[in-house]
Amino acid sequence: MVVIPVVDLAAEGRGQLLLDACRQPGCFRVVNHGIPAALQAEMKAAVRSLFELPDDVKLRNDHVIAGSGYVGPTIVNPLYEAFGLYDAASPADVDAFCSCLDAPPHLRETIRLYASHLHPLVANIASKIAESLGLVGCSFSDWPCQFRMNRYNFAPETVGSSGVQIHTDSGFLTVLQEDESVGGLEVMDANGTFAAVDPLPGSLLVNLGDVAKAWSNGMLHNVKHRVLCKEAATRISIALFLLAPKDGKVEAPAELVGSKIPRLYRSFYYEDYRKLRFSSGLRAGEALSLLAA
Ligand SMILES: O=C(O)CCC(=O)C(=O)O
Ligand SMILES: [Fe+2]
Repeated sequence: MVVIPVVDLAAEGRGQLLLDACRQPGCFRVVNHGIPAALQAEMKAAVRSLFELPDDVKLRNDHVIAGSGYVGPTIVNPLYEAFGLYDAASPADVDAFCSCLDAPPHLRETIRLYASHLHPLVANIASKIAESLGLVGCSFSDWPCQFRMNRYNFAPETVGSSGVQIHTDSGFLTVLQEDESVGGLEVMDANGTFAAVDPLPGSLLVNLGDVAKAWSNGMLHNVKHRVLCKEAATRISIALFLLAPKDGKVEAPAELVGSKIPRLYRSFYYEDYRKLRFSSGLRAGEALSLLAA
């Protein structure tokens, strides 16, 4: 069984708890995160209504970087579809996303407000992680972010089948607003066993991704996860991915590299890594080994 640690963002001195969680299982919950429950509910309703749009409109949500736009059901993930917004840290990009879908003003305002709350939160969590590694003064606020709004079209005949394939997230970290009533997310523990992650009201789930592993020189764990169809109900989740440095390469800071822990990975541009994951089909962190130093 995986115990998902809970980190209180309003409490001081949680560095060790945070670091332990980032090492294993590579995910944790945050409470006192400052995102109003009402805004989360409004955002969920907004996402639900975007998914009611006709397919030709959904497809206007184009890819800015590989796979960052609308993804419809595929052979591998037939029950899954997602909107994507790159870069969620840019108000102009948030507006462009809303405009391409002709989102009415109230939806536009909700998405804007949600992005403006979530972006500082992901950057703040990343800074706390850096501090827990002994790095002071790291700022993540100019790192690009991607929204992904997921809908799982679960039906009675799909119970027991896959909602989304086993994967790691490719970026540094992900803050996930789970569906508060429809479960299905599972994370892999240190023994390679999947365990169900049930939503905890008032909390958000944070997953570490491949960039966190590379950037920390292997100290942080990129958690493998998947979604299963557990019940015949539409499931909505909203992820905000903090990806990687804006212009520079992903590279472990000198403080995390030493004679005892040699550099594990060559430095790389995140977008190249993202393309490598797509072209190799290695979606569960294995593509990092192609960048071994
Ligand atoms: O829907 C979920 O609970 C997980 C979504 C996810 O893993 C993702 O968007 O990368
Ligand atoms: Fe994921």
